[in-house]
Amino acid sequence: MNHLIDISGVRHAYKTESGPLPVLDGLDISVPEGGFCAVVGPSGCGKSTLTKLIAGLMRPDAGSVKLHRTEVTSPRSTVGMAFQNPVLLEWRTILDNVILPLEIVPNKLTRAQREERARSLLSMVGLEGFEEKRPSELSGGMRQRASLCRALVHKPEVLILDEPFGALDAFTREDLWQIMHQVKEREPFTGVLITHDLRESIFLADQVVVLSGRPARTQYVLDVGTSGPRDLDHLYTAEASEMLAILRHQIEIAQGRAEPQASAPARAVQ
Ligand SMILES: Nc1ncnc2c1ncn2[C@@H]1O[C@H](COP(=O)(O)OP(=O)(O)OP(=O)(O)O)[C@@H](O)[C@H]1O
Repeated sequence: MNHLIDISGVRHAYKTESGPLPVLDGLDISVPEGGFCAVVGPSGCGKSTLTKLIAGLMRPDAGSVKLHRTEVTSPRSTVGMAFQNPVLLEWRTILDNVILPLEIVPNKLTRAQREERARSLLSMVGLEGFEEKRPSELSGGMRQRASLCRALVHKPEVLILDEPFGALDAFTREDLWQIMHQVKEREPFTGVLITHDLRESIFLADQVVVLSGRPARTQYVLDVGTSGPRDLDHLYTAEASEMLAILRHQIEIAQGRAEPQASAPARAVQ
């Protein structure tokens, strides 16, 4: 299969005062074009490090990170990122915050075209009428929606979401999960979602990669078996319960709290 993101045999250690800190040790992840991959694993295992490698903000000590079969050696404008903390600039309106990447990434759009693009994204996520507000005038969920628009405004091929819904209440989070599906339908991208929420991983992604404890390797890959929008009721099916049980068990293994053998590998894709 033609994979847009291809991570193979990646190893990485941070240099620290007390010596090298191995963080990644044998990471293999492949995401086809248009795919949505969720990455879960124990706290501190190296998930954010992985996002920096895909975005080209860092290079691995060994192995390769490729987008469209080309090694990532520097930051790419074809990658958009959204984080748990939206970091919107208070001195700019919501509209101007969303436009910001278009002022940085080279493009031929006029100011009017940039505004039009930002307004259409804001309307897609239900923020029509809030364009002239400042970030502090919006709720956490609204700020996160604006941050999503900012990550998408320059039409990146790859969207990296590093725990974007982690700080939100359960209802707002579920709301955003559904918005996420709608956005992906209208603004196709290849997604990588870092999350601690297993329900979120199977609701949004079509594959879930479980990382082992640090130094992380690819421990397990779950094929969710569905791609594209799905109903929240999907989370309450027997199939979803089975997937969540498998993932929970894999996380326990990664944390060293369970033995590997008891897992039902029926859904594993590798
Ligand atoms: N620049 C750095 N220099 C040294 N150590 C670092 C650096 N960045 C991260 N680390 C360490 O590397 C490990 C992995 O960090 P990373 O943020 O990738 O993990 P994570 O899985 O995203 O964590 P969490 O689940 O808590 O968000 C942690 O122990 C962290 O303290």
